[in-house]
Amino acid sequence: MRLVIRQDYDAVSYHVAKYVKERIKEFAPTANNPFVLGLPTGSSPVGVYRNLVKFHQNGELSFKHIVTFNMDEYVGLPRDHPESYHSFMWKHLFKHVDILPENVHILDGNAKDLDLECHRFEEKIDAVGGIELFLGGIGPDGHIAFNEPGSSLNSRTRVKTLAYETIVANARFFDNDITKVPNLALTVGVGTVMDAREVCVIITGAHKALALAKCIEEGVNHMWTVSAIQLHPRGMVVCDEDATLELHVKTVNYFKSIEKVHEQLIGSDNVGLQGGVRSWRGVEATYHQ
Ligand SMILES: N[C@@H]1[C@@H](O)[C@H](O)[C@@H](COP(=O)(O)O)O[C@@H]1O
Repeated sequence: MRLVIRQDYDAVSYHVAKYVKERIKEFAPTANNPFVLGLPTGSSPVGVYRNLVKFHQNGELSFKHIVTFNMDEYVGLPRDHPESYHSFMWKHLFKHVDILPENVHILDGNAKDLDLECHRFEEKIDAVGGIELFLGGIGPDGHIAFNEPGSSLNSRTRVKTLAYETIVANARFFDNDITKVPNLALTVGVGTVMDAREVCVIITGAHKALALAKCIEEGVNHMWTVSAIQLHPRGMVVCDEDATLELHVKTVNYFKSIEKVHEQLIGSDNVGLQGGVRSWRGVEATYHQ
């Protein structure tokens, strides 16, 4: 896997957004062969979405042939509640770009049969041929989507009870009142995320430093579900300097040096892209996998 370290949140956001844009452009999606993108909510991806909107406004990126699947949604929160993930996605991304509403997939946390809703979500992902690139964020306890500590690393989309720590962390969006935070959610599984052909996780802030260290320096462990990315053939974590606080200096230096060498070989604009793989297959394989 790759660890890309950038100075701060803004630099991380720009890097990830540019990467997503380049991947989409390279894929050259069409109506019959859309680019399928998995998306997270939370504060981590807001800056990425801001940049993607800018790219769209500059005419550099169209969402016409992009199909999206969101990671998760609260159970029981009305769809138009300002803190529903449905509202979040339209507010921060979808309403600013040319995505076709029928190409947006967000779990319905008010479905009559929640298990069926989850099952259908997986079927819809399969029907479009799987997810090309899954973007993710993590909670301070290393959970990806709502796959709380102890979740099966093979899990699929399902109903989850939220950990107390997650409820506390998310209370900031609910007037800092933990009683207002839903305690159930629908979430893609760790297996659903890891089935994507590429996974990119954004980790920023000192409060996520321990989770980053567990993800990068320790073994695959269901108590830090993001660590499953270690098994992915094309996994990338993009973090800021603050998030590296618990990493060994040698780990940070290692990933920085490897990125530098790689950039010298294929240029910073191509880092990680398929074009890079084609031109420098051996180098890219060593670097990425
Ligand atoms: N279900 C979401 C996760 O998908 C998200 O990654 C996490 C972190 O949020 P933030 O990016 O705001 O720290 O929050 C929630 O738990």
